[in-house]
Amino acid sequence: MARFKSITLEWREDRVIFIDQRKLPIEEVYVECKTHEEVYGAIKDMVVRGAPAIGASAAFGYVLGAMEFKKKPEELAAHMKAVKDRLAGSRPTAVNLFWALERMERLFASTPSLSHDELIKTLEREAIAISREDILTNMAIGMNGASVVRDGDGILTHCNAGALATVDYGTALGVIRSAVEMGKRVRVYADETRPYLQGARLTSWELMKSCIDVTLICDNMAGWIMKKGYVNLVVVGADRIAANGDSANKIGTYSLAILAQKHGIPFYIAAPLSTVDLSCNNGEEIPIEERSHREITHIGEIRIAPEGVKCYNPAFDVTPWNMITGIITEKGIARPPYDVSLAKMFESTH
Ligand SMILES: CSC[C@H]1O[C@H](OP(=O)(O)O)[C@H](O)[C@@H]1O
Repeated sequence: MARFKSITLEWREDRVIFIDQRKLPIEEVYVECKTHEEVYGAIKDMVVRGAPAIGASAAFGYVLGAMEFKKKPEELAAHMKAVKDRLAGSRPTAVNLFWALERMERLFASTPSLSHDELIKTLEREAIAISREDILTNMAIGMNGASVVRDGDGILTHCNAGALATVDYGTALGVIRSAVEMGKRVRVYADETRPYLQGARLTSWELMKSCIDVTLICDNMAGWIMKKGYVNLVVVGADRIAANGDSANKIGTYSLAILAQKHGIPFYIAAPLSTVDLSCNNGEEIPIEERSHREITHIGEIRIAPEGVKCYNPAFDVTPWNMITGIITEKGIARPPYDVSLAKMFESTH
């Protein structure tokens, strides 16, 4: 059986192993998943998170679902639909989850005559292909995005759109990595990104490991460092981009876009075309996940708010297309009007 390994996940014959992103940066520990149900839990509980990483993880979850099947062949199709539906129910916003599962399901549907062992090998190859393609896609995004980064730029980013949010290399952090690889000296400002702290815990960890200049700030400091002139551009990731360019990303991104517009600072989204959902006309149609109140009332095991306080915890917000300078993809940088430029990028992929 095949194997695959990256910073985010490892496929090892009959299991997928994730670095437990809930424990970073304090501990580097791993979670092993041997069933599709365990992969569902790893996505839902954010052991693994980030749109492309979620998609790749679900693809391996689909393979595990096929491996679990022990009933009569005529029951396989119903079993695989249940596997897909379960994995699709893990988180609602990142469209890469559904993109990856639909790709695996199309392959399954196109191979009715395979033996069970041959089917598993075929699905396994496809899941590994999704992972390998993601890394190459992120490097292309990085190369395309580096063209808007000047030597000496201060770059503000939000949440974690890095190697840990993808299979490797990252999208927004891929742009930063590529700029550095081209010899450009950049100063990165990482929003801590309340409440889940992906910026404090993951982005600063990733960039320090890559010896990239990173300064951690609280989310409420973004406006002030823009006013001080520290920021030359904002680059963030995305979880779902509508056909008109409205983009869902981690909560707090919309506020950054308003601040960037106020200060005349370019605001870029970096994302693969697998994050673009052309069936979504605009941002109003993007489902926004709401997560547990505990993410707000606690930091780790430490309570920071009164028991029983009312909370509202939307995990994402939507930045309108007209506040986005460009959408950096593996096919180039889309510019407004996005309904035209994004559609053209899809045409060039077929
Ligand atoms: C490269 S996609 C990264 C994207 O995913 C994050 O959300 P979460 O950590 O909840 O999965 C965030 O929106 C990032 O921008």
